[in-house]
Amino acid sequence: MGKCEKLTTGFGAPVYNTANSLTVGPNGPMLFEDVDFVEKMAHFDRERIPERVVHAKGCGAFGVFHLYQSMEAYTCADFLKNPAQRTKILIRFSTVIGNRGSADTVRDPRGFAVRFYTCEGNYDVVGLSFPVFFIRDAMSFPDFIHSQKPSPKSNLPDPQRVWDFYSLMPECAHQLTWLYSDRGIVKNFRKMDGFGVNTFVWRNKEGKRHFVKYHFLCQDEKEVVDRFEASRLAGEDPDIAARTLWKDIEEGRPVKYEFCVQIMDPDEAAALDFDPLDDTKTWPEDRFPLIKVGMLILNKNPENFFAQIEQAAFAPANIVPGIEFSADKMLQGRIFSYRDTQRYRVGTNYAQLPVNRPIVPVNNNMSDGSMNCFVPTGDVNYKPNSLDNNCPREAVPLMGHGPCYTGYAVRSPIEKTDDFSQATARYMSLGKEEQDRMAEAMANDLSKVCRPVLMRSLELLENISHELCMAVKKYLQNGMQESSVNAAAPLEQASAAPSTSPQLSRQPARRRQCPGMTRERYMREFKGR
Ligand code: HEM
Repeated sequence: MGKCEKLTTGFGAPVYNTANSLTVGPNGPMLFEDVDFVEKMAHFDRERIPERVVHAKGCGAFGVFHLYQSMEAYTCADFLKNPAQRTKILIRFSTVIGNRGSADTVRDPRGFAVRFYTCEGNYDVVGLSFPVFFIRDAMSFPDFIHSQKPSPKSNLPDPQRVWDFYSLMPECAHQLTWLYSDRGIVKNFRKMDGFGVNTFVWRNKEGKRHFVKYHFLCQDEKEVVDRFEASRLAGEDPDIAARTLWKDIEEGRPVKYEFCVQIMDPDEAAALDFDPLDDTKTWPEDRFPLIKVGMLILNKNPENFFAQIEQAAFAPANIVPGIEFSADKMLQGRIFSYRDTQRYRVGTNYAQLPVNRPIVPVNNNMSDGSMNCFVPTGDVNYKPNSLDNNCPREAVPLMGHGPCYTGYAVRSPIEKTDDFSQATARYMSLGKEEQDRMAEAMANDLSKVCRPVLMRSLELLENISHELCMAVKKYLQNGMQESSVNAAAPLEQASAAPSTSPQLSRQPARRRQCPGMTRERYMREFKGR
C-alpha cells in the first residue's frame, strides 16, 4: 500500500467528513453552503461524457514504435527518419456499431486507431481490421451508419435495414466478403491485423509525393471465432477482447504489430484498372509490395481508462509534416468529422487533455520512449506581437507547393467503380469451408429480411459469385430460421425479381415494393450517383 494522503476537495482544502451532509440540526434540511457536498455531487452528475457516435465500445494500451529503416526517400516525417528513434504510441481497439456496453464478439470490423506521439505533433492513423470500407464517399457515411444502427422506432438491431442499404449500394460488395468471412468476428485483438484503409500522401524533402497505404500485421497467429461460439461468449464474457488485452499486458506479454506500407507513384494511377483513392479497393501486393517500416509494441496499460482511453480523441486530421491528405473522398470527409464530434463529445478543450496533448521528447535518443509534456507558457497570446518578440514563431514551411487541383465544383461519383472484381477475387481466395461459413452467416441474416430486400441482396451476391448466391439460397431454402422466403414465392424466382439498384438492375420496374423507397424515388434521388 502506498502513502495514504489526506482527503481534500478539488481545490486542495481538507475534507473532514465525506459521509454526512451539512444539515440544520441532525434532522433538518441540508444547507446550501455545504460546498463539499455540492462539489462531490456536481462532479458525479457530470462524470459521463457521450459515447462515441460510432466505435463506442473499446479499449486501448500504450507502447512504443521502433523504426527499422529510414523512410526519408518518401517522407520527411521526423519519426520515420532515424532508425534509432523510438516513438511513444497509443492504440485503441473497438467494435463499430454497438454501444459502450455491447459485446466484443460481434460480426463487425474492429477499429484500430494508432497514435504516434511524434516530436512534430500527434500523428493518428485511425484504421480498421479490414483493408477496405463499405462506401467510398463521406457524404453517404451518416446513411450507412444509420442503416447499421438499431431502428429509430424500436431501438432494435434489424438485418433488414442493414441489407436494404447493402443491396442498394453495390460498392459494399467487397467489404461484405471481409465482414462475412471468418475475419468478421475476433475475440483477441493481438491476433488480428490492422489497416489504414484510406490512401495517404507521403512527401519527401524535395517535394516529391507518393500515395501510401498502411498495414499493421499482427505478430501472433491470427485467430477468429465462429458465430455460435461468438454468441456464447457474448453472454458469458462480453468483454473478452478487452480483458485479454489488459491481462496480456499486465502479465508482461507485449502485443506486437509490424508496420508496413505500400507505396505508389501518383503518375501510375491513371493506368490502373481501379482508382487508388477508392477505399473499397485494395492495391495488388505483387505490383505494390509491402515495405517493412517498423514494429509497434504495446506494453503499458492505461492508468485511468476514462482519462486515457475514453477521452482519447483520434482524428485523421492529425498529421505531421511530410504526411498529407490524399483526395480520397472518404478521407476528406473524415478530416472534418472527428475533430467536430470531439469538440462536442469530449469538450472544446479536448486537445489540452494529457492523452491528446502533443509531447516533445526529453532528448532525441530516448531508449525507453520517455517524454515530457509540452505546456505552452507566456502571457502574450496574440500575433503579431512585439511584447514577446513575435513569439512563438511560425515554422519554416516545407519546400515546394501543395498539390495542384483544377476543375468545376461538381457532385459526381468516381469514374472507375468496378464494385465486383475485387469482391469476387476475395471470395475465390477463401477455402471451401470458409466460403460455406460465409454463405451460412449471410443466409442467417437474410432469413430475417423482407422479400424485396432479399431478392436485391441475392442479386448483389450473384454479382460477387454465382456459387455464393446459390449457397446462400440453399441455406435459406433449408429454412435455417423462419424465413421470409418460406412465406413467399420459391427462391428460383429470385432471378426474375426486379431490382431497385441501378448498377445491378437488369429487370423492369418491380411490382412488389419494399416498405420505404420505390424504384422511381430511388432513381430520382440517386440519379447521377
Ligand atoms: C466519412 C467516413 C467516416 C466518418 C464521417 C467517420 C466518423 C467517425 C466518428 C465521428 C467517430 C467518433 C470519433 C470520436 O468520437 O472520437 C469515428 C470513430 C472511428 N472511426 Fe470513423 N468515420 C468514417 C470512416 C471511417 C473509416 C473509413 C475508418 C477506417 C479506416 C474509420 C475508423 C474509425 C475508428 C477506428 C474510430 C474509433 C477511434 C477511436 O478509437 O477513438 N472510420 N468515426
